[in-house]
Parts: sequence; C-alpha cells; structure tokens
Amino acid sequence: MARKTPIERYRNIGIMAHIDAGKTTVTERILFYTGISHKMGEVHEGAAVMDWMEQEQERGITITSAATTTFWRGMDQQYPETRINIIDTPGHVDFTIEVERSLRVLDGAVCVLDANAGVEPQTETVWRQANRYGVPRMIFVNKMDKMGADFFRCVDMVRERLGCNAVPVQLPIGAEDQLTGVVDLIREKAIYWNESDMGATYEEAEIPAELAESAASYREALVEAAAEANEALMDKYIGGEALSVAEINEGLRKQTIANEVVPVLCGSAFKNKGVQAMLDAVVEYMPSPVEVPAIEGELEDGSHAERGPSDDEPYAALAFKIATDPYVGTLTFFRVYSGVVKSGDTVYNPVKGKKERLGRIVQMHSKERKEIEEVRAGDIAAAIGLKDVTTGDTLCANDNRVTLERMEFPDPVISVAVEPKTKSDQEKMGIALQKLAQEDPSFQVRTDEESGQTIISGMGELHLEIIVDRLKREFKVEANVGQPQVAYREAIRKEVEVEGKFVRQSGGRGQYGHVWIRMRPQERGEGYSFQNKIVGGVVPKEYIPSVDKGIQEQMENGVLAGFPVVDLAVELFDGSYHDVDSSEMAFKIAGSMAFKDGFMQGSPVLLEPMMKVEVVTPEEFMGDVMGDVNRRRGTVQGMEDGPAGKIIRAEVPLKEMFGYATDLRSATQGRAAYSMEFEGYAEAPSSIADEVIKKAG
Ligand SMILES: Nc1nc2c(ncn2[C@@H]2O[C@H](COP(=O)(O)OP(=O)(O)OP(=O)(O)O)[C@@H](O)[C@H]2O)c(=O)[nH]1
Repeated sequence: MARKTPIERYRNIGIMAHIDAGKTTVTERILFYTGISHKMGEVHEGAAVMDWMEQEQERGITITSAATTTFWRGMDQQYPETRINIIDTPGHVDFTIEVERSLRVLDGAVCVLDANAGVEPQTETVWRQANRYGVPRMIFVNKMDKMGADFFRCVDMVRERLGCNAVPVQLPIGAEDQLTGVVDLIREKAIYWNESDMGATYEEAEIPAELAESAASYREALVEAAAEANEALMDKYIGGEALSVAEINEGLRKQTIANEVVPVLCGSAFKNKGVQAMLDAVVEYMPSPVEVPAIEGELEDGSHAERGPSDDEPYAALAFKIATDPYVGTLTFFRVYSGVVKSGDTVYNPVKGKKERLGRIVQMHSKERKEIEEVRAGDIAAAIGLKDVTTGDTLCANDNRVTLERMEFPDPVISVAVEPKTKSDQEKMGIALQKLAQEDPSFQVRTDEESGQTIISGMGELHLEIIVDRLKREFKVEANVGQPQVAYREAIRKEVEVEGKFVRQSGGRGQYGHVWIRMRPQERGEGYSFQNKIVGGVVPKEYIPSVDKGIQEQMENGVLAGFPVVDLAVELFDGSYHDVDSSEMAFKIAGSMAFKDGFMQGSPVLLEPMMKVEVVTPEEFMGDVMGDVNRRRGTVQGMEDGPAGKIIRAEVPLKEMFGYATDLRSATQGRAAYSMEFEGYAEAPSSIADEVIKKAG
C-alpha cells in the first residue's frame, strides 16, 4: 500500500496553554472546521469532543493528552491535503509530566494565550519545557473578544517574559465586543468570518483605514524578520525590493523552525474568529517530520544510532501514552519515527526485552477511532491490546532493534495511603493500581512494610485525587484515602570515615566482613556515587560490589525516618577479610552497618521538597496572599505587575501547600490563581524534622 499523505505534508503539533486559555475550545474548533467534528459542544456543557474522560468534563480541565488526526487544505483550499496530528497537552501543573511526554513526540506547538491575561504562570512553565526540547512554536492570542483583551500587550509580555522573538503576522480588527476580524499582514487583507455559519465561511476586504499605518509598520518588521532567513532574501530586502508573499512565508518558516522567530496570530475560538487562519499558519510555519532532527537511539551492542523520517528505514516508534479504555482495554499511543508497520506484525520492545504483536491499530479522532492497516514514518496512532508497554518504551522492528532516547520522569513528591473499603475492593485495587502505574510513570505504588498499607505517590494533590477518582469510576474500587504525606529525603552534611565490621563465629563456618568507608555529602541533585579505593586486595575484588549493594539498600530505606538517602559519595578505602568465613553476604552487611553509623555521625538532616509558587491576585488581596505565603514558611522572591493583577513569586515547602487551592479561593473570593512546580529539596527546619522523625518512630 502506498503512502496516502507525503511525509512533508504532516504536521505533528501540540496545543499548549495555561489552564482556561481556551485550548480545548481551540482544538474543538479545529476539529469542527476541518470537517471532522460537526458538534460544537461548549466545554462547560460537557459535550466537548476532546474531553473524553468524565472527570475532565466535570472539572472542565483536560487531563489526558489524546492524539487526534485531521486534514486541512487551507482556508482557500490553497494547499495539497495536509495531515495534522494534534497532541493535546494538559495545562494543569500537576500534569507537567503529560506535557513533557507530548513534547517529546510532537514537532511543533501552538501556544494559546488568553488575550486578557497574557502570559500566565503555566504558560511560562510549558514554554520552558518546550525550550528544553527545542520545539518550534507559534502563538495564538485567543479570547480577543473578552473584556480587557489586548493583543499588543500580549506580544510585549511574550517578548519580555518568554524571551522570544515574537513576530505578529496578524493584527486584530477591534477588540472585546468590537472584535470583527483580523488583518493578514502578509497578504495585506482584512478577514471577516461570517457569523451565520459559525465562522465556517469568511469575506476578505481591504485593511480598514484606521489600521493601515500600524499594519504597514508591523508588516515591515515581519518582512525584516523573514529576510534574515537567508542571504538571497536579505540582499533583496536591503536592496529595497519587495519580497513576495511566498518569499516571506518561506523566510518565516525557516526562522520559525530554527527557533529564531515565533509568529503571533490572534482571534477568538469562542466567537469563531481566526481558527482557520491559525491552521493555515500551522501548515506554513510548523515543521514536517523531515524538518526536525532525526531521533537518536542505541543499538543492542551499545553503539549510537539514528532513525531518520523515512519509510525505508527500519521501523522504530516511541510509546508516549498508555490509556485504559473501558471498551477495548489498553490503548498504547505511539509515534512512528521511521519505517512502516502493519497490523498483525510483531514488533520488539527492547526496554522490556519482549516481542509484542500489533493486533489492531487505530487512529484517534478524540473519542472515535478508525481502524487502520498500517502506520508509517511520521504517523501517530494507537495500538490496542499490547501487553507490557510502559510510557517511554520503544517499539521497533524485531530484526533491527534499537532503543530510542528514553524519557526521564521525576520522582514523586507526595504520597497517600489508600485502603480498600471492602474485601472485594482489595483484590480489584491491586490490579487497578498496577494498570494506572503503567499508564503514568510519575505515579508509583508500594506497600509499606511496617503497616502493610498501600501507598500511592505522585506529583501533587490533584494528581493523586484524580487517580483515586479513576479507581472509583473506571475500576469500581471504593477506597479510603489518608492524609497526604510529603516525600522527604535524608542526607548528611559533613564528611566522615567509619568502620563496619560483621563477624560471627559460632562453630562451623562463620561470617567475616570488614570495611572502612569515607562518606561525603554531594551537591543537591548529584545523587549517589561509589568509588573503590582498595589497594593490595585487603578487600577482595569479588566482595566490593556487595559493599556497594549493602549501602544502596540501606540508603533506600533511610536512617532517620525511613526516607531515601540522597546526594552521597562513598569511598571504600580499607578493610580486611577471612579466607574461610568471608562471603558476599558478610560484606554486604558490613557495608550497610558502616553506612548507618556514618550517616548518624555525618550531621544528618531531613530534606523537604520545595515548590516554586506563582500567585496572580487582584491588588486588594496582595497583602493577604503575601502574609499567607509567610505563614506557610514561604519566601517571597519577587513581585511584579501583570494584566490580571499582581504576580507574586515565592518558594514554599510542599508540606505547607496542602489545601492551598481552597484557602486561596476563599481568601480572594476566587479571584486569584496560582501555579506550582517542584523546585528541589532543601533542609527542613529542625522543628519539622523532629516531628517527622518522631512520627516515623
Ligand atoms: N470569551 C472567550 N471565551 C473563551 C474563548 N475560548 C475559550 N473560552 C472560554 O474559556 C473557558 C476555558 O476554555 P477551555 O477551552 O476549557 O480552556 P482550556 O485551556 O482547554 O482549559 P483546561 O483544559 O482547563 O486547561 C471556557 O469557558 C470557554 O468557553 C474565547 O475565544 N473567548
């Protein structure tokens, strides 16, 4: 079977935004205008097509990142058919992990702003994440119909706060309830969408006289930005020659893909203005899979490999999302980087070391899926019924194995105990939690050895709330949930040298392990290292890994209060052995004994997770918000004016942030908003540490 859409005509894009900027509405309008969706359910009436999980509809926020395929030929049918795969990225901070994994598989992103609020805290977070992945971006200033909408202020904020070269390619015609259309600066036309058919059709006209001057100056700026793409264009521009529409677009495309320019468009998804023009810009400026660097990986012998975007290369894909669907079971979303695979083929998962059969492959259109027979380089699709695939795993040709770059997931910072309500819940709960953990690598499940309780851990309160909610709805498991607990860490603050000696002589063969180790604190985040400094074989080589293992096992279990020990460098520099009695076990125990002693001598400390918190509040509540931050042991690090009020940036211990959403809402009559992000670990004050240690008993 031949390829239907040439790979050059693929656009794999994400839509990212702060909560409520209108991402869901924009996506929905895209599906509507591209002719796939004919229902225009409003988000808060619960009929939105993208919001396919019940909780999302209730909460009005998008939690899962579903991938949807659609086709676009341009507002004026000016393009060959372009296949647009939209990867929805959630806006809530507790799901940044979802954003990360979508960023991993998309080639470009549209960042949606609220024209009144401009750049919001979460916009900055996702923007930074996209910087890390070098994703080319464009901006859609949405909600131009809203009170206080200000396109130019948004552009300024983008330049200042996101630090990028924002280049408007449109101007709004009017604003707030006077918004009538947009000026296309490149083609020098005004576009007005017809209201009678929900903006499905439009009229073009001359640029309104009152905008002519500013349109000319913004056009000049964008032409200059486009000309910087190459010498030929630059020469022409400097020589005073006019660049054609095609040349401007070519220049902007090149600069956008090189991350030198961020085109800015505007409109109102809600009022059906500007969405189709934004899709045209996706076609014009966002890269196809062949315009981004080839993905890197590793072959089985450890050597480096690349997989280019071509059907002729060996098949390689990355699983970026696992979802459990009540009707078909497990859906594994994957992005194909190279090659072709057909349903029924066997693929290999090098991370698990297992073969998997791709029984059925489906392409998603939000809730609906279409069964397809094959997928090719550049495609995004989902496989039904794969058995053992976790987010981030590679799926590749069985006879040409490669492991693509793995995604990194942070350790969870918060946990709660969950207790099944009945005996029958107990059995179901174990299976359900395992399933959920497979879907979401930032979520972990374990059993507390002492209490026998099931402990679930994740990235924030809301993250765990949703897991518990899903347990109930999807798996019909009723559970009681304990108080959220902070995931502390333990560390030492000073260097020590300690001895560990494990000797047993009780007739027959005894035990003999004896070591001297040096323990040094490391910088935060540096982790653990083990160095062998033994000379002259005083500890035989075969026992050295056991010492390391003994230390690491003990580190996992902690010393002060049962939390993992971090940021520690260990050197094994002396010891002794016994010809008969020494064993791996004896050295392992000696290692762990030395570590425990050394830890207590090394001025141990409890570390607590610190969160970067940003609150946007009307000025009248600023005093209250700051006072509250202080009461939560937070430090205010900066303050500035934003369009939606004062912006307060602070660092606050996670422990003190429990219930913040509710408290902030009641303190500000619901008019403040906040976002928070894990910042790192810091020493907990002794009063807190004592309390935690006492509780761990
Ligand atoms: N005035 C106006 N309101 C809009 C526009 N687009 C979206 N909205 C409204 O803004 C609210 C949030 O829109 P959503 O589409 O749910 O926003 P979102 O970014 O997907 O939100 P999350 O999924 O929570 O991140 C809804 O009430 C929409 O009706 C717009 O262009 N103008």
